[in-house]
Amino acid sequence: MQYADISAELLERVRARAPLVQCITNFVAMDIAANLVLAIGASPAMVHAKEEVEEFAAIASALTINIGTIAPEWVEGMSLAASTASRIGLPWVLDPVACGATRWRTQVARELAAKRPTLIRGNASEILALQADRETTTRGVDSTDPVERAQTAARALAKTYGAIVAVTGATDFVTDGSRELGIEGGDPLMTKVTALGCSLTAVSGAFLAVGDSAFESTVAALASFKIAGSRSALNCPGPGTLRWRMADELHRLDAAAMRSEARLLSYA
Ligand SMILES: Nc1ncnc2c1ncn2[C@@H]1O[C@H](COP(=O)(O)OP(=O)(O)O)[C@@H](O)[C@H]1O
Ligand SMILES: Cc1ncsc1CCOP(=O)(O)O
Ligand SMILES: [Mg+2]
Repeated sequence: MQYADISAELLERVRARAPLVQCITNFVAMDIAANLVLAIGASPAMVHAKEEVEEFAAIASALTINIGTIAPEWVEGMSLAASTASRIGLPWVLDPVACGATRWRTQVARELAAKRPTLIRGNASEILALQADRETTTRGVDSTDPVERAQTAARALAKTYGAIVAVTGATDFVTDGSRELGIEGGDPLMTKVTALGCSLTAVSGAFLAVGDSAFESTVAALASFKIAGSRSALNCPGPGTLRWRMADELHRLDAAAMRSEARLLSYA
């Protein structure tokens, strides 16, 4: 089966099963990420306290961890949740927001990556900084590098941590260290809406929950955002409208659109 067909089937599974996705995310992303997880057809729960993450992980179908607005107490919850997920075989995603901006943030991202996430999803600057220290570090949450520059780093991270690595941007790139694929689409206006990347991380949890292969689930999640982003940007007056159109378009997305509108690039 082609990846577009698999993506279509995975979307139908998300809709049929409405998997419970435990999201530990930042204050900026909480609202939109929860809404976009709902729009794709899954059930989000923003649960992060160290007192309950372990118990909650046991009932969740996937976990996503995003370090956007970390503080020490949050890191404790993230660390416990990540260890629990790896121990019980729950698929989980790491979003290393602004990795490279400060030493502490980079260290936290690397400690979480060492707990073996199923998927690491970030923009190019974050993936570069997670893989190796650089002279020019990322300025913050927005990427200052093109996706192509982070491909080698993504392959290396995939091998080091045994994870799928997705680098998002103008053309997304996904690798498991040997297989790789590009996903085209979306629109530059997406960079003017904060927390879309964080929301994609949360939505990836929904696809991981229902998939047989983490690589295939990642492709499906990335494709869903590219299609919804392209559709949302049509005659769009600006970022405010795009933000909520993303919810409408993810909700409207169906298997037929996944099959016909996913623009997948094979590099092999
Ligand atoms: N220049 C662009 N053109 C088209 N789509 C984009 C562009 N930049 C980002 N996207 C899309 O926006 C979404 C969020 O990705 P990105 O902006 O890389 O994440 P982050 O918000 O974490 O930096 C992804 O679906 C990505 O494909
Ligand atoms: C602005 C901001 N500051 C800390 S987290 C955050 C949101 C980042 O969202 P994204 O990584 O999806 O752009
Ligand atoms: Mg981000």
